[in-house]
Amino acid sequence: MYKIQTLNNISAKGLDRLPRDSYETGTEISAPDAILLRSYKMHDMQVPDSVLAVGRAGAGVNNIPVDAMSDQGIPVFNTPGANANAVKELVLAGMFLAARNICQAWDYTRNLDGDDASLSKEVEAGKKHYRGFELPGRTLGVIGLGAIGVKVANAARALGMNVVGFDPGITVSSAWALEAGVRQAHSVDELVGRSDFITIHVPYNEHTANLINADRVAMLHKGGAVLNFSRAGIVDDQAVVDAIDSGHLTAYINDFPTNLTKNHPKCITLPHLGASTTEAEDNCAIMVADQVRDYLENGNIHNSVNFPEVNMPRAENCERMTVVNANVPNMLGQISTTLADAGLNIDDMYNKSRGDLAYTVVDVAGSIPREVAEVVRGIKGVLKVRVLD
Ligand SMILES: NC(=O)c1ccc[n+]([C@@H]2O[C@H](COP(=O)([O-])OP(=O)(O)OC[C@H]3O[C@@H](n4cnc5c(N)ncnc54)[C@H](O)[C@@H]3O)[C@@H](O)[C@H]2O)c1
Ligand SMILES: O=C(O)CC[C@@H](O)C(=O)O
Repeated sequence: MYKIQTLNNISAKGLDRLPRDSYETGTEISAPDAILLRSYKMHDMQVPDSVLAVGRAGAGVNNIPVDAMSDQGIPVFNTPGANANAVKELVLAGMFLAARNICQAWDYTRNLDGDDASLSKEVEAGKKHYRGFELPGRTLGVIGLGAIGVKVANAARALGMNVVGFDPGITVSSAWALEAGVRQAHSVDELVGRSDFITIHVPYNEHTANLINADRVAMLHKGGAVLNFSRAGIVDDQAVVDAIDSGHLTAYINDFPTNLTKNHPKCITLPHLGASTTEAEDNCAIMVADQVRDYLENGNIHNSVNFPEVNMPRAENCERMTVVNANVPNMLGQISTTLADAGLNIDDMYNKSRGDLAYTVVDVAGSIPREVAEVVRGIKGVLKVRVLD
């Protein structure tokens, strides 16, 4: 029986992928084999020794101590692209809300008093305060052209906007997916200097903290707006609010309210809502459950942020040994020598490294005596050994 601890609500569609006769799931599971979570902050958590895998139902992993997990030989999985459409739709909504002053105008009508005839009069008199602007011809700068950024860029092109993008690490598949009219910027400074709106779709890390600071805010076109649906800390909120208060920018739309922004009349803040659609929650949960299950049952690795991609079909009449070890010379030699010394025949084998870690999957004819696994576990540099029948 595999035991899975959930640290956040995970969609039932995902948990249903874990058969009840071989998986127990719950919030209060002791000695879990795997952890599933969304935005729960794991940094201060004591991760039980029993944990073999961590699955993030979502994209960002800044709430997970990934380096510490790597040191313990634990893969961290995420679900690239599974919530990208949900975020794209909210970014588009944010642009419309800002461009048409929808939040302020709605507040205005909700506060009107009187009979319908007087309301109608006040509406016609008051609407001039909420005149907006249209999006075609305006320029949107998209920082980060991954799963979300590409969708936002293409949708903005379909709305008639000029789009300029910046992503020094763009993948070939993202580049192929981008609409031809999206223009390339060669730096964040260049992108910001060409934009009316900017939207940020990068992970939060030491390189992206404070990416949009006061200097960059000042480079945006006058009357522009900032959208942040990535993470708090990527944008300097104070700098954006100062630019709004000075009349340089018109709006700040973000998913990460603070006391500075939540009641500001020109900040539209949402409660980290980007991925909160039924579709996105189901997609993320299904994807992460499938990935964690394949790792627990077969040792395969798909969409890990710290381990190599590994997909080895199970050989017939074999048991499988998986080994996580330091990426140093002669580990593979020691593992295969240990198996040979025990008279075991390797049917299939795969070894791949990523950074400081290496991962080996060995299918051995017959069964693997547990004492042989113990010998492998004792090899210097080995972090985890499992035998899967
Ligand atoms: N608000 C929400 O609910 C919500 C939902 C999903 C994702 N997110 C956030 O959005 C981020 C992006 O998600 P995604 O699915 O598009 O991820 P992704 O990995 O598909 O794309 C991220 C892109 O950012 C690029 N990048 C990294 N550093 C950069 C930098 N300094 N400058 C420019 N580009 C850079 C990468 O090369 C990559 O192409 C996540 O890491 C997460 O923090 C928020
Ligand atoms: O789980 C969520 O609601 C948010 C997920 C989002 O921030 C992500 O990084 O995928």
